[in-house]
Amino acid sequence: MGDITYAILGTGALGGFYGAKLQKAGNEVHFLLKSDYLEVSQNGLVIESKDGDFTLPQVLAYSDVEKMPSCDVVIVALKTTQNHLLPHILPPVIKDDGVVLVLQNGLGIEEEISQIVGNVRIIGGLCFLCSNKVAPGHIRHLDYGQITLGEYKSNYQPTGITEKMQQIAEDFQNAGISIELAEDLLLGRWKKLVWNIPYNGLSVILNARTDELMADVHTRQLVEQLMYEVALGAKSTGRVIPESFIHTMLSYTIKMKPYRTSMKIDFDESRPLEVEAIFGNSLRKAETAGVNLPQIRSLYQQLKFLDTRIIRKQGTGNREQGTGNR
Ligand SMILES: NC(=O)C1=CN([C@@H]2O[C@H](COP(=O)(O)OP(=O)(O)OC[C@H]3O[C@@H](n4cnc5c(N)ncnc54)[C@H](OP(=O)(O)O)[C@@H]3O)[C@@H](O)[C@H]2O)C=CC1
Ligand SMILES: CC(C)(CO)C(=O)C(=O)O
Repeated sequence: MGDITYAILGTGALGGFYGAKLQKAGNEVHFLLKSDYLEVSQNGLVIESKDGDFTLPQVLAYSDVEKMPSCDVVIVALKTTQNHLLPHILPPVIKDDGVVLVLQNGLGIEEEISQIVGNVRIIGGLCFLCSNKVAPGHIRHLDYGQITLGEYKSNYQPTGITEKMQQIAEDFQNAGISIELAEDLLLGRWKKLVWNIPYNGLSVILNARTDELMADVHTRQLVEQLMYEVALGAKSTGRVIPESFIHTMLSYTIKMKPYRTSMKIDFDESRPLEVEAIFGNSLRKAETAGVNLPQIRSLYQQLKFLDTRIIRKQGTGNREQGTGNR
């Protein structure tokens, strides 16, 4: 059994998948759940994966962080729309010398987390994963799975490859999860947004899968324009995304199985959208540097309209951070 203990905050499509792989490889993993708590505490987790199905009949399941032990690595795998819960649920589960590993999509989340637990190390992970939760405690892993890890330092100064990143990478690799180490977390986050901003946004607004967006000449052009605008955003924070990376993302998506993005799945299920973490924070970072990103802003405005409608229907609040009135 590995020496590092893990807590998973949010045992859904992503947290359930990676957490189960870590446990299967012999690591001690503690899973925080909400609506699936009873099912998972009684019957464990079922993972259907293109790399091989498996079940974990018994897992350490919790519905309350106060009952969890403090762990060496706390994996944040909630939707960012739930991040307002972090000041309450993060401090009880993290050891003083622990690491918070943020596996969510978006920008600036590590900065927000450093305001909550400023004394511990924070590592960000960019997950190239296609996974869905299909029933309580039942995860379907469709494709990919690689994580790019980068450590956070205040103002996103590059940290290089740290020993902590290497230790965590070793556990993940032993669990069959492919890991890449990044010297500069902020660059890694912008690169992930090159994909998420066009595809997540347009899939919702145009009601389309990735293959449909790539098959039409007009939307393909729009995707590409948005990718270049993300690169402008990155440049405004001193990070250079080479043109070749944009071409790689375009051809990667053409080869990808027809895919409904995670934001489209949330929209179809009438769940709040991760608009602020992905779009709002990117706009704000660029704006702080005096750079306007008009096409991304237009997506943001349309998504806010749709998100507000969902929230009104549900009568719940999307408490994602951000001013919400860009
Ligand atoms: N799925 C994927 O393939 C990928 C996801 N990501 C990112 O990963 C993050 C997580 O996404 P994903 O796993 O898909 O989302 P899911 O909705 O599948 O998982 C989030 C989980 O958090 C749980 N949760 C919510 N509130 C609480 C709470 N108060 N206490 C305990 N658990 C709670 C939810 O439980 P309940 O269902 O009961 O509300 C849910 O199971 C997002 O930022 C997403 O963008 C990034 C790349 C790929
Ligand atoms: C890039 C992709 C498809 C998988 O990592 C994703 O992040 C998403 O659907 O939100």
